Amino acid sequence: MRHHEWVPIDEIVKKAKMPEKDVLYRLKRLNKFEFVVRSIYGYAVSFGGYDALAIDALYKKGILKAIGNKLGVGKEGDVYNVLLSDDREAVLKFHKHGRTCFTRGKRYREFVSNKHHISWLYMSRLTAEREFEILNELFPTVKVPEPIAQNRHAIIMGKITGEELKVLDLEKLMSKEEIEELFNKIIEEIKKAYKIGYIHGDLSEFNILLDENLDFVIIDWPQAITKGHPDAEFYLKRDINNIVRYFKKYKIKADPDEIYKYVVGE
Ligand SMILES: Nc1ncnc2c1ncn2[C@@H]1O[C@H](COP(=O)(O)OP(=O)(O)OP(=O)(O)O)[C@@H](O)[C@H]1O
Ligand SMILES: [Mg+2]
Ligand SMILES: [Mg+2]
Repeated sequence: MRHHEWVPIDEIVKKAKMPEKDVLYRLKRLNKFEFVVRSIYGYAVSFGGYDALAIDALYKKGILKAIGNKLGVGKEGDVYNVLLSDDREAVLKFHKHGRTCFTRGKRYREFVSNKHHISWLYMSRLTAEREFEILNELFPTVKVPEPIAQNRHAIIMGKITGEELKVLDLEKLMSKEEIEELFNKIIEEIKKAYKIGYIHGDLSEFNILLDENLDFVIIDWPQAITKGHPDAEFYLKRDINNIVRYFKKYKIKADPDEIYKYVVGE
């Protein structure tokens, strides 16, 4: 996977240790289910096939019991409701890096800069590993989903029953004082994450979920950068600006420069 996107048929036959006609029969069926794709160079695993491999591995490890409906399709991944072996509900996020947004790729260079010829599947695995690692470092100090498991391009994390700030009308849910308190608490989480060493990098009302107790969780961390990154100031300021802009419509006044100083201060 790491070295080829397309695997020549004779190489598959060698690896499979099966007669060529059996291998061809199986490949044809996998192709029918769209688990592999075919070209003149050979076969490659498709995203669907990679999804199946990750689900199979998580099931065999005794973590996953069932997969439910799709929660949302993000720009970079699909999110599903799942049931864990201990009957807990959770969510599974498949990273689908490179499906759309190419410009975002730049930020991943921090951790892939010295690797060449990276396939999209491999890139998706790297971003899943990255998000899982960051969640492990932040949880439970920062309000982020609980990291549960990771395999290939998939991560399983705690489920937040709630909605994105984007789709809510806060004035219908809470008082002006409570809205102000929510704003302050979000800034505190930005500061805590920064103290641990991370800047979210894509923070906005789309990536903050509010639950039924009006508590919140910050999701979607794969693009987070470390505070030592050369563009750290730019991304931190942008995250802060997005939050200030969102709360402005609820008449919360705040100076982004003051908040920036507060976040990076001791
Ligand atoms: N832990 C979670 N609990 C509940 N819902 C979640 C969770 N994680 C993600 N979701 C839902 O799935 C959507 C997509 O998740 P996320 O933002 O992490 O992925 P993304 O593909 O990077 O999306 P984006 O296009 O915003 O970058 C979220 O907006 C949210 O509605
Ligand atoms: Mg998101
Ligand atoms: Mg995202």
